[in-house]
Amino acid sequence: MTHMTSTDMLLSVQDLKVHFPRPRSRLGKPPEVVQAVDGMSFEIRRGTTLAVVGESGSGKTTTALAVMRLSPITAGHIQLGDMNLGDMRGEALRLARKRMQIIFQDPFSSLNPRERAGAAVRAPLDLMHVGTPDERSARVNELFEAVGLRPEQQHLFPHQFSGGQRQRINIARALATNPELVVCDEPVSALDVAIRAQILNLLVRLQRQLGLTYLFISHDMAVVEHICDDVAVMYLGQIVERAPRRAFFAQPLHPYSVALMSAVPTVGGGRRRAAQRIRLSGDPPSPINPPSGCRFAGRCPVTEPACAAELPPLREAAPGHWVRCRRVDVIDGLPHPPLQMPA
Ligand SMILES: Nc1ncnc2c1ncn2[C@@H]1O[C@H](COP(=O)(O)OP(=O)(O)OP(=O)(O)O)[C@@H](O)[C@H]1O
Repeated sequence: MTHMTSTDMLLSVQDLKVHFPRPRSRLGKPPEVVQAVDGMSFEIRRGTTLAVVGESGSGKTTTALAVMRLSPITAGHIQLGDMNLGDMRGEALRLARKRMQIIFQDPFSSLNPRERAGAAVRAPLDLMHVGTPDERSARVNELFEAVGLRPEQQHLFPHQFSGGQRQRINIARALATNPELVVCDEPVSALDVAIRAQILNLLVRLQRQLGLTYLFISHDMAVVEHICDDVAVMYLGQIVERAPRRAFFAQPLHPYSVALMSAVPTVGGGRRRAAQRIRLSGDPPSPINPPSGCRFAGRCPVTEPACAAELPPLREAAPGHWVRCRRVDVIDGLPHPPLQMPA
């Protein structure tokens, strides 16, 4: 979608589909398929963060798992640097996993309660046979310090840490094999609000120090604005808008993005960039055999009959700013959202 040289780009995902066939369909009905992800394409430059945002059920986690090759892929191409991840199997995939790691939302359930913190961080090093045993021990010490824990805390069990500290252990474990790509699936949503900023700042610092590339999954626009370079908004398995952070937050174009943004409160208690909150009617339609036209048409405040008839393509409304909405106009080279937002 954007013009990048091959050395700039670390991850390229093209037309990714993850469909889950339902075990049993009703007699005489066509087979039911959950189209969790349906034609996602995006790229992430080295050392940058792409945030994928959207409501619950839009397909964010399925995208993250597919990129990590932890979920089956129905179609599409996933390229990490020089490796075609989509085609990898067995030992090749195991080795490729050194280069990509995932941090999950829940720091409590992602650690084994009976495993000491140091052993949890060391596990990927043992699994990948990285260095000698002494080098692995030294690396664990280094990782504890890098995430703001004391090396002597490695002997403690998960229940002896706070939620924020447990997420630090998860981050240390994710970094153990020196990955290039870290997929962060809602890494702060389960934490107390007071702790969230600390963990986000840690992720930002580690990115700068280590040149990490993040695919950052979130439903929280305030978190996304803090952390990302680029934003992709998902709705029902598809990207409806993709833009550099500044362009997106200055002027979201898709009516769904505008509604998401209008729900973000400001410090003073008002709404972010809309005079009033735009409340969407109804729930997202089911990802089982979803509508063939624009998937947002049924809830869109500015829909017109043609929207439901045909799925609009993702088109570039301004340099690097892509939107899947036929109602967005481009006038004199400037994109105009169908919903006008006061500055
Ligand atoms: N293994 C599976 N089998 C069948 N359906 C699935 C499977 N995994 C996910 N889904 C469905 O795919 C859709 C997308 O789910 P996904 O978890 O990716 O969304 P999400 O945006 O990450 O939501 P949340 O923020 O709640 O985690 C949902 O309708 C979900 O029920």
